[in-house]
Amino acid sequence: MADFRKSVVYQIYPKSFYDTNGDGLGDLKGVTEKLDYIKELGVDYIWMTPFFVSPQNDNGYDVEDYYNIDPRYGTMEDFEELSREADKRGIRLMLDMVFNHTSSRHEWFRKALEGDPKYKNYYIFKKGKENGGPPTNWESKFGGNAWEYVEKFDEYYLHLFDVSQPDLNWDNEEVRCEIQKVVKFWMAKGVKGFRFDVINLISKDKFEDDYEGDGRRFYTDGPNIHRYLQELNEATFGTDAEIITVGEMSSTTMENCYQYANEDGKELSMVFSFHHLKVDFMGNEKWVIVPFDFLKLKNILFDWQTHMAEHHAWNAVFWCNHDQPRVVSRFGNEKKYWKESAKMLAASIHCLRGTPYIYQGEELGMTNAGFTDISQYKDVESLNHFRILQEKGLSQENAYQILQIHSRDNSRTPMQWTAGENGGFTEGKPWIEVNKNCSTINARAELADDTSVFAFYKKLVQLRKDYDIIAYGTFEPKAEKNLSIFAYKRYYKGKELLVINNFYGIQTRWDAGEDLTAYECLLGNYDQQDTCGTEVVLKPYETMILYK
Ligand SMILES: O=P(O)(O)OC[C@H]1O[C@H](O[C@H]2O[C@H](CO)[C@@H](O)[C@H](O)[C@H]2O)[C@H](O)[C@@H](O)[C@@H]1O
Repeated sequence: MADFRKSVVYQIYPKSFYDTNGDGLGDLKGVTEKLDYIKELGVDYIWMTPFFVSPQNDNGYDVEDYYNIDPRYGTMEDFEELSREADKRGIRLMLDMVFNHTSSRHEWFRKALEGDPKYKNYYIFKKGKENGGPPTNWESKFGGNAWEYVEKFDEYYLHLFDVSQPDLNWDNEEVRCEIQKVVKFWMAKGVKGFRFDVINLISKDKFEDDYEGDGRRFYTDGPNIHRYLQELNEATFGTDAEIITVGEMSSTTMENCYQYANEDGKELSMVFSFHHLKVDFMGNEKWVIVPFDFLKLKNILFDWQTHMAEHHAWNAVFWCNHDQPRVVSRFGNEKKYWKESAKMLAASIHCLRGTPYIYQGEELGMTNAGFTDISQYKDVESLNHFRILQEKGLSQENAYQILQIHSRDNSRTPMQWTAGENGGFTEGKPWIEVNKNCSTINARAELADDTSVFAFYKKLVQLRKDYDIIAYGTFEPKAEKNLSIFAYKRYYKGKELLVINNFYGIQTRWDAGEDLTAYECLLGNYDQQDTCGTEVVLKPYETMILYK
């Protein structure tokens, strides 16, 4: 049986990973070519973001055909080769399944628009209000109202994301059967992992105006969500103990996650929750500039660690993905303490209780894009909000400042393989610009340097294999009120792990309240640790993993 607690997952955004045919887009062959690099890091699974046929309005999260590979990424043979080659290296593939919505170009939606009642019932069509306005005031996650009018029917369809991503009607049993067919198809191809996109949004029943928020409280963790997940589990992946699953839980509650990711195995292996990544938002409002709230970040992570464990549920632990800014730019220091802070952030998350996810380039300490012109941005969400912010009265300069911090394109710039042209990503024109700092931050340089960020990630991945306490230990928060230290302990079979991190560029002192000389340091980001009795002096962005 796959032990996901001992595993580390590496996320690949194929479009930005490695291009083998010079068209400026990464492809499946590119992933195959770079498998040895991934193997070198030591990870167990590769999560591939969607590469199915898609118009790419949302970079593949708008699926037109769940059974075929988008020709831009390659062919089914390329996928099979990737699968074989990964298998030879002991790496398993996790596919990204987008089932809350399809593309508007999906055959089902085309038929729905033609008026076929069977397929209309695959989606959520509703009459407008008496005044002709949309059925509810819900906002799309990408900006604007979440309903699109179809004149022919004098009805609206729901799209929680882009207008080209109509929401599926999971209350229709036929839809649920179609979804099961898709999962079984990829299981038959030997896929051993699934990530389910915004899966907690699939059960909607109350279509009411929201006067307190953007509507999410009416469609998040809906009334039938657990039933639908259990049904999917029983009919598909639950029949294969080798398969691991992770649900992306948008704006979820911890109480629901106890059930989604319970060790009873009835639903999913683990969940992504995002509350710790909203500590630089204002409430739910992302498109603002506020410094990140360290105490809030710590409290949220500690809360999830403690309560998920109490309820026998499992977390996915992560800082980065294709929707998030680069963590070293966000919670670290991308200039003076770039290397120290990248390593500190890595250690602080990898030793928590949960399965760690590394997003491509994170292991190199890649930074935010640094774009200064709207023509450099590609993401539908960024482009929409750049317009909306200015419509709200913000200056163009302010709108740029916000995008530079929050745009999803920050994480989508191509992998930096070398210091050469286009960072070695493509011989053509990259679909999105390569970060200029590829001259210094790149895989070739880091592989040759045993003090690199890459070398540090590799050691962290190995530590999980060598020390069961990291995978199985219980969790205890430390220094909860301290304004710069993020520390915690883990316990397992008489052993103890103490992880101490300084989240700031200023030296700080901490009394651990126990004798630190009894510990050995398994890993740190400075040559020497300054401990004396119960006290430790932490250098800027210092991390240390202590064990006894
Ligand atoms: O911010 P939350 O409400 O907690 O939601 C979490 C993320 O949800 C969305 O991401 C995923 O779905 C999108 C539509 O398929 C897709 O564009 C994205 O790439 C997926 O990961 C949302 O777009 C993210 O910004 C949220 O972080």
